[in-house]
Amino acid sequence: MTDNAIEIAGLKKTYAATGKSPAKEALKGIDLNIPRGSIFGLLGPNGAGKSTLINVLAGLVLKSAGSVRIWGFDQDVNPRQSRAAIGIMPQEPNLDPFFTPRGSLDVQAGLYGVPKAQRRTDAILDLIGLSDKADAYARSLSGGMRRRLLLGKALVHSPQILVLDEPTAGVDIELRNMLWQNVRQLNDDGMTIILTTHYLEEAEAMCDEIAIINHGEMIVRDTTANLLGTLDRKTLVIRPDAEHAELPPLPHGISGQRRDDGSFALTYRSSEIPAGRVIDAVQAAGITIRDVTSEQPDLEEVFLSLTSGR
Ligand SMILES: Nc1ncnc2c1ncn2[C@@H]1O[C@H](COP(=O)(O)OP(=O)(O)OP(=O)(O)O)[C@@H](O)[C@H]1O
Repeated sequence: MTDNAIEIAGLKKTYAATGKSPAKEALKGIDLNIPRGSIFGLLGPNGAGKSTLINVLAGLVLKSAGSVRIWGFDQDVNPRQSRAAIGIMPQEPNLDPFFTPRGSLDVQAGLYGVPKAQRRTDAILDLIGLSDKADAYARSLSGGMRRRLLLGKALVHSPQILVLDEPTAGVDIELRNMLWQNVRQLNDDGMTIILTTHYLEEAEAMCDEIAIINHGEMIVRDTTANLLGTLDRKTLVIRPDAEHAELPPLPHGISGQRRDDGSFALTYRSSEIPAGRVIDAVQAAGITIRDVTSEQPDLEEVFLSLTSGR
């Protein structure tokens, strides 16, 4: 018995050429094991291949090469068992407007062959906070409620693995917090969670381990703690009181740039230099500080730092 929820080896996907668009190699040989019980983040920019990978796991896209085992079941040998082990919350709310949340969950449970006596419809409605909307038409649900219903649909067959594809893209803070609460609770109850996101902050807060893919290749896979350790470059943006103040001399380890708006962007490694020393360096030059903001490295910078020097 393996300790991995997912085992992917040599996975390739090439979309066939159509009309004017040439063939597209979306996955170029991915090897990836995802441990059972983890919250695993799959990161990458638009077009990196994340959705393709998830759709292969879901059995919605046919792989071109490689092998995929889900909860120990080879997708090609035991397609039914491997499909039953995974639930997917897709990016887009593709809900039938004439179904109620209860109806949608029932239809989905039927599709997965869950016997009526084993259905957990009320518990799921409760988890996703839609008990009071159980019998309202989907078209009358808010965007946030539809997203929650998608999560509920992914859970009807009690999968061991839950995949969330960009669950918080474009959602408000309240819904995001609720989704994260749900995810943590499911994980505490033993479910393996895989999520894709553009947001490094989100991955940092939620995930035990992270894989970053770009152009169909895996650039890095590590624990979140290790990965962030390599990304400790921070920038403080300091606005001096005097409009035309010049950038002061800076101690070793802090590099600075005067921006067009007169502010100083000061970059340093936060593991080596405390923010206070950066501020002190400016004040020591006799400059009065009006305002300070900090900028975290974004995913693009993460890619740059990971790919340069490789
Ligand atoms: N059905 C398809 N036919 C042809 N090419 C496709 C198809 N689906 C995706 N692609 C291409 O494959 C590449 C990977 O796309 P994919 O949707 O997997 O990326 P992604 O990382 O999920 O991006 P996003 O975050 O925008 O969803 C892209 O270049 C995309 O244009």
